[in-house]
Amino acid sequence: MTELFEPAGEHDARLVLGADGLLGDLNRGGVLEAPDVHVARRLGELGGESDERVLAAVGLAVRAVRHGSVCVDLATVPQVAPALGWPEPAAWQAAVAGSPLLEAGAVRLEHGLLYLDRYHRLEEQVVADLRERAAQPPPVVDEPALAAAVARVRGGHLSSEQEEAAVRAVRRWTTVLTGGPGTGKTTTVARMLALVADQAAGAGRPLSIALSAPTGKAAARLQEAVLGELAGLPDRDRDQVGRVEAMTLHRLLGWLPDNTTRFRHDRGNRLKYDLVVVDESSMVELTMMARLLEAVRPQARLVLVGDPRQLTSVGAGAVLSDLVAGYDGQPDSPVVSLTHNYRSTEDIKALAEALRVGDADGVLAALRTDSPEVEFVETEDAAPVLREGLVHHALRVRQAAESGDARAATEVLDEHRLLCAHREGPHGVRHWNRLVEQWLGEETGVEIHSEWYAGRPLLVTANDYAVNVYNGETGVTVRRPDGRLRAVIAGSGGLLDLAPGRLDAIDTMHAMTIHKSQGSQAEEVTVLLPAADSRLLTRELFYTAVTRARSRLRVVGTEEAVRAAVAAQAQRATGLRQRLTDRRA
Ligand SMILES: Nc1ncnc2c1ncn2[C@@H]1O[C@H](COP(=O)(O)OP(=O)(O)OP(=O)(O)O)[C@@H](O)[C@H]1O
Repeated sequence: MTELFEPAGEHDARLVLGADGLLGDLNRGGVLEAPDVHVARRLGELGGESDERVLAAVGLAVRAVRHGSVCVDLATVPQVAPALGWPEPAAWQAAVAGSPLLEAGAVRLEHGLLYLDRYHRLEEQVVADLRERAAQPPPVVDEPALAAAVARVRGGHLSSEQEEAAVRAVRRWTTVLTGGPGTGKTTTVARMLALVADQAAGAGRPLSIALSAPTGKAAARLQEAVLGELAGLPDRDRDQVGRVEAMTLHRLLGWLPDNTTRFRHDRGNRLKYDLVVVDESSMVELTMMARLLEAVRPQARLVLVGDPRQLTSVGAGAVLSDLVAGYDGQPDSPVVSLTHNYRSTEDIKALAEALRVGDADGVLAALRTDSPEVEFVETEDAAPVLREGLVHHALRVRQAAESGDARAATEVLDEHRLLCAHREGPHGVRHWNRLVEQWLGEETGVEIHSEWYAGRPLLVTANDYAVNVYNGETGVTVRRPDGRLRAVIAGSGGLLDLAPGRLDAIDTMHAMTIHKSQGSQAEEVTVLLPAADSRLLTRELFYTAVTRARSRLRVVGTEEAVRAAVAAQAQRATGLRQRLTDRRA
């Protein structure tokens, strides 16, 4: 797996003219890009540092953030390009440790990890805020009332681990609720709300609740799922919970114009809510988690929900998995885990479990079991194998769309998803979208020339508050009886019927990336594995793809690619886990 770039000639924009010394070598060697070099040079000038080894280390810290890490581990970073001439490790560490840049506070060195100051401060703040929340006296609990409320909301439908998790949120200011798809996280969150609301009602205080998630689609889905669960609870509990508002984290914290890292709500202007639930927390990057933690009132409950084994945030940090690992074994850990999957079939569960523990032979065995649920198509040439199934599905969507039946079209669309790791290349979404459209043309005798056609599956790629559609939502282009085409998006409030021209950020979705599929499931999923040397291919990516399937999963690729995926864990350098573990000492 490589994270290097191959300079495309001497005018490649990633190359810096005149970059010399180690910075220049790492730049030409495809490790450091132009912005990394520029920031390192600039900091060097400002801080009076000219040692090329230190400047290279700073450049690597900038690069680390671009790659999702919070800091750079100087001991292991030479592994990205072992052939280049790296400084001798001990002397390198010493040069960095003695740099005036450390004294000036521009960078920080801790446990051999070099940070840009901003990221060091964010990590420290996250731990300090979590610690402060935990150090307060716990919430006052009316035990008899709690026992009575648990009995009411259990409703024959709450396992003991779910019950324990729900009760934990009553007793603590902070709860981290983890579990894979279908483990009952929503079921549990709804009961948490009811139990906390009951305590508040007993004390004569109404409870204000915010449901939130990193994306609009995830927030809307959370609200819908929680309201669905609440509807099954006794009237009293449902009424006590009252109104719940769902919104993106950005909206919760309050956008500020022209500022992407600061929000209206912060330590000096806390959120009004008594209970804040954040779903899909694995997608929350370090900066956002820091802003959230400072904005939630110390005496408001915070519940972070997510699956730490899924893909991490696009931005730097791996906060949820760091919290789970860092608190592991600590007596006051806020982490509660749900382990039983109520939704997937046994064979998909077995595969997900083998992936979780990193057992490549087990993963291959699970893929090759004779099962109606899991199929492994071992080939490098997927097109001939997949053509029939993909065309059949696309034709069924098209048929419903041509007949104007929007509901049927969106339902048929959700029966199957083709997931790719990449956007570009022969295993990428763009290629497969084109391929399916070409096959459709051949099959129907009507070539697809225009962007909009009946049966075109749609993926919304950005939030659009004006028309109420959100990043990640899906839909179908449908023909109305008068012949006009309409874009029908399956939003949280039902189907939205829009003129195609009103949608700016929209993609065709005969195939979608695994990244975009996070937080959604389909009955049947086909995962197209990339080549074994793909730098995107990691265990987390494969796990995320596999767990999107409710009842049937087909994996297309080679044994080599499967083994490469299991072996490659998306390692992000962060110090958060260590910081949390250090507390134990
Ligand atoms: N204790 C239980 N007994 C039986 N069925 C359950 C139990 N808990 C949850 N379920 C069912 O399992 C399914 C998944 O539950 P839920 O939606 O709460 O899980 P989740 O973890 O939020 O899933 P996801 O995040 O994948 O949507 C639902 O159909 C739910 O009714």
